Amino acid sequence: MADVKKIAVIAGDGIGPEVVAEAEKVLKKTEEVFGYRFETEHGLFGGIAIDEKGTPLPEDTLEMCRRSDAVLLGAVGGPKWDNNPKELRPETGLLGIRKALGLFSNIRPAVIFDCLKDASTLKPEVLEGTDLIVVRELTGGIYFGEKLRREGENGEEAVDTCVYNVKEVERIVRQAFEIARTRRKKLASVDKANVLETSRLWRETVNRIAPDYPDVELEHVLVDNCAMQLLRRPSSFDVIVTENMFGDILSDEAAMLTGSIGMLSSASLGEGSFGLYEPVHGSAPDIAGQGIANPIATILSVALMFRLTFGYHDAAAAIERAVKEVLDAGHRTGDIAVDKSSAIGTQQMGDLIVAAIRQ
Ligand SMILES: NC(=O)C1=CN([C@@H]2O[C@H](COP(=O)(O)OP(=O)(O)OC[C@H]3O[C@@H](n4cnc5c(N)ncnc54)[C@H](O)[C@@H]3O)[C@@H](O)[C@H]2O)C=CC1
Ligand SMILES: CC(C)CC(=O)C(=O)O
Ligand SMILES: [Mg+2]
Repeated sequence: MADVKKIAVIAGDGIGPEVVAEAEKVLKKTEEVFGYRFETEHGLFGGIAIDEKGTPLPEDTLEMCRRSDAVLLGAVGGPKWDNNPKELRPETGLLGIRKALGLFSNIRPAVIFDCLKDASTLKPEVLEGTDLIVVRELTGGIYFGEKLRREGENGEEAVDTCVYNVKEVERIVRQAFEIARTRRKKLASVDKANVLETSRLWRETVNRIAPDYPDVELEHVLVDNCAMQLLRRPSSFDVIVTENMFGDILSDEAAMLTGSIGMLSSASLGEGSFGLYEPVHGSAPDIAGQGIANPIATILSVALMFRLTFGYHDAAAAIERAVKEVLDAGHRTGDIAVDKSSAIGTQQMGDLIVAAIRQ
């Protein structure tokens, strides 16, 4: 009998609980089909935790994550908390959990399902063959540097500080080289070395490490050019490695290559096998509560969990195959439907995928 794997579930706000509910159905189905065993525990996180416990990341939620093998996260945030002070913002909880669990590496694959080429705003011939991974540094940079407000010569000023040390750059870049080695052996390191000192340190570090990976073809791309090349020649990218904020922005852009941000899964990893798995999208307050969000990003995040944390490659492949089968059969949520009148809801999409999971 398989070990029981502990999964901490923190659904969060907005569409978070809606898409996580579908991912939990997928967990249950893979238990039935493959005999794997999961024990899930639920915790408050984000805006809902602020409302109920006065903090976005309650200590018991963090403890629950620490005693688990993996975390499944929905999304946090919403207009209700947008004007709160920093400590009482859902997003502060998100940054906090990543830091507290040492999850420095965020892996965001953007793979195009052939049948969804019409759903993208780009021409199908531009998208042909696109299969890339954004490897985003997740616990450093400007999101974590010192922030302050002060009185300047011209009135109130705000300061955000971007700091990276060599160790932080080295560990993420090595991981990206290793990932590239298992794929098409191409790595694009994205920075703004023509302007930023942190980017110059980033580039020097990449160049120092590169000789250890002679089999991987390395290119340095400035972030503004990368944003443009992602739309011009997306299929030429294999692995993109970049710092926290650039990775946040470029991965939302990469999402649109796949048709919708509702399709993009992610894994946040540290040194060991423990990982936090979440869709790339946010809490989508504009569609929350309507039952129309696309659950595929969260469901594909479960497949990533199976592959990267548990080594359940058979179940991961079964989930990915089920998603493809359902899409190939023409089922679409509103975000990926060309004909919006035929769109199905979150639960219907989840049920179809669950029904298609088999050995
Ligand atoms: N990891 C997280 O928890 C993240 C949280 N956020 C937070 O989420 C809130 C909303 O942020 P936005 O900038 O609007 O980004 P968002 O990703 O929530 O939404 C952007 C657009 O994409 C659509 N969308 C997102 N996910 C979808 C899905 N699964 N199916 C169909 N459509 C989907 C939304 O309806 C919206 O029009 C903010 O409070 C933000 O701070 C944003 C990004 C990540
Ligand atoms: C909400 C932010 C803190 C993070 C974000 O946008 C992301 O991780 O994609
Ligand atoms: Mg983002």
